[in-house]
Amino acid sequence: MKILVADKISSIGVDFLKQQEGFEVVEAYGLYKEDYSKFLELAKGSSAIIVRSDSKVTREVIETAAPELKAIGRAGVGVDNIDAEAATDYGVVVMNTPGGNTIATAELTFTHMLCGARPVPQGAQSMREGRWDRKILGGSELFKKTLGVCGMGRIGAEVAKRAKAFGMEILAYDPYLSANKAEALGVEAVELEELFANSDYITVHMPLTDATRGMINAESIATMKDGVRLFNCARGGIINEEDLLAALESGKVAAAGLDVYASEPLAEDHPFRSAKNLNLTPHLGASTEEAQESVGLEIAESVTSVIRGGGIRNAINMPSLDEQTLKTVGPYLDLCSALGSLVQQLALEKIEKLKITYSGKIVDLDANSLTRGIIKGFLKDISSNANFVNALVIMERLGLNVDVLKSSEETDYTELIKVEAECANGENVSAEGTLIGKGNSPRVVAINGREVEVEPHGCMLVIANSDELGIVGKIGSIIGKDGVNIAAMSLSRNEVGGVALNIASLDSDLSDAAMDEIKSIEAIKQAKVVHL
Ligand SMILES: NC(=O)C1=CN([C@@H]2O[C@H](COP(=O)(O)OP(=O)(O)OC[C@H]3O[C@@H](n4cnc5c(N)ncnc54)[C@H](O)[C@@H]3O)[C@@H](O)[C@H]2O)C=CC1
Ligand SMILES: O=C(O)C(=O)COP(=O)(O)O
Repeated sequence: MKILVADKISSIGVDFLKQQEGFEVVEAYGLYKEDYSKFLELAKGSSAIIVRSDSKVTREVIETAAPELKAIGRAGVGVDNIDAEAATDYGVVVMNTPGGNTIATAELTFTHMLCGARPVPQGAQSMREGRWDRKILGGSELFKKTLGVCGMGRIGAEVAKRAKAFGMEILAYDPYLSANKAEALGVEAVELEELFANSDYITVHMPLTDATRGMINAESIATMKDGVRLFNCARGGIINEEDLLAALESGKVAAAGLDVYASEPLAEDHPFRSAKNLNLTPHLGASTEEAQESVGLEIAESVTSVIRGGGIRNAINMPSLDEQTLKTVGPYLDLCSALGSLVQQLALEKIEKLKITYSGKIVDLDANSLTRGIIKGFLKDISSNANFVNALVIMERLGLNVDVLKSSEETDYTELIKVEAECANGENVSAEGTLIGKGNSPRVVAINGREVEVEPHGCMLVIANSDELGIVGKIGSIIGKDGVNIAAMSLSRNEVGGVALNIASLDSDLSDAAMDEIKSIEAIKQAKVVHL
């Protein structure tokens, strides 16, 4: 299996990959930018692609690597260089390593803040140039100043902690910041306008989204204090670059520090390079030994696990199935897939909607993973590449709604999953299942509301017939004549002489002739072989 490492990650991560049996590790640092067609050639047939922020994993790259591509690993946080939508379409898991570079980036942000307060880079430069500029290189203190933090996530919180130690007051703007977390961090949660109006220093720690792009621009800068200092170690584009240049020029912004840019690498002749009171670093936030070792090894482990069919950590396009979740949810996944497939195969009419009901102790589990398992089974015979990652997207594309319900109603089982398909003709098809015994063995316990007990695997003949004498015998002899062994049979009926449901688990498939013969029996209302 080919693992394409497109950007330089720590050797610890690369060595981990190289030690894996069956892995062919291809290191192609810088190739994306240097020779794109050669990069595409290498991407072909890769099981995984690992990047930092330099290479882009576009739809074209994903299409080229598909169908072998299983995972895209980002050794870092920001995934804006990865087309996650395309990855989802192709059923490819996208994972990152949140946390591993938090401290490194918080420390770099703080370095920028300190350099925005005291002109250390300018002092160092003047010393190199043989000058002694102590009269023109004065600064100010962080102590007792107000710091506005936009985006109080991992990095924002670490910056805030450090700022408190420097005696700063902290205002935080983050629509997802809970009052509890704000209190625990000792910060005051405010609206953006308030943060802009009252901060001496403003630092941004958010992803670049439609909401954050250009959040700091000429208009918002005008509402800030004169002499405000601005910092961006998150993503280029959150601060409008032209507007920042103008505000530095006018002195409205006293100093600024940037690690990231709207377009990277920053053009050689970019006006930022000669702007006054502006400190620039070339996207170094995560570039510490510690951070790189941490994210490099973590992504190598995560990618390996996905390729080997193990736990899925920090996936951004599906719920993560870490080892612990996999352990609890895992036993249900086969059952879920079987129930989904069963209703799809039993429905004679076009299905318009799926309704999934979880009852009993299963309601405490991660329903999203179970639902994906059901849909994956449902799509088995509809879409050849359906998997956990793209199951929901495919349903949406097919225009099929999925309703998920967690029910507190008591059932005969400690846990029960019911999958119901609503068909165009108004008829519903349903299958219910549970796990039984110490081995957590999956069982289908009802079909169309009729009690059965069937192990859901292999070939199953499902027959609905009017409850008459000798039908089972007739069916049995046709199956026997066809040379097929019946492994188990489950019989049920709603009332004597009513409608009976017979399910025969078969060791192999029935011939068309045998099926025709079974269907020709007068009492048979419906007969279908399903494959699970
Ligand atoms: N310069 C560098 O080398 C590095 C840059 N980064 C970047 O730093 C940023 C933050 O990273 P983390 O703290 O790890 O991420 P995080 O996900 O922990 O934090 C992001 C925070 O932004 C908040 N947020 C989202 N939309 C917002 C909006 N419209 N307004 C205000 N807040 C909003 C979220 O609620 C969240 O709390 C990311 O963009 C990441 O890519 C991360 C590591 C290294
Ligand atoms: O993790 C992030 O979001 C970063 O921006 C770090 O980027 P890098 O891995 O240093 O190219």
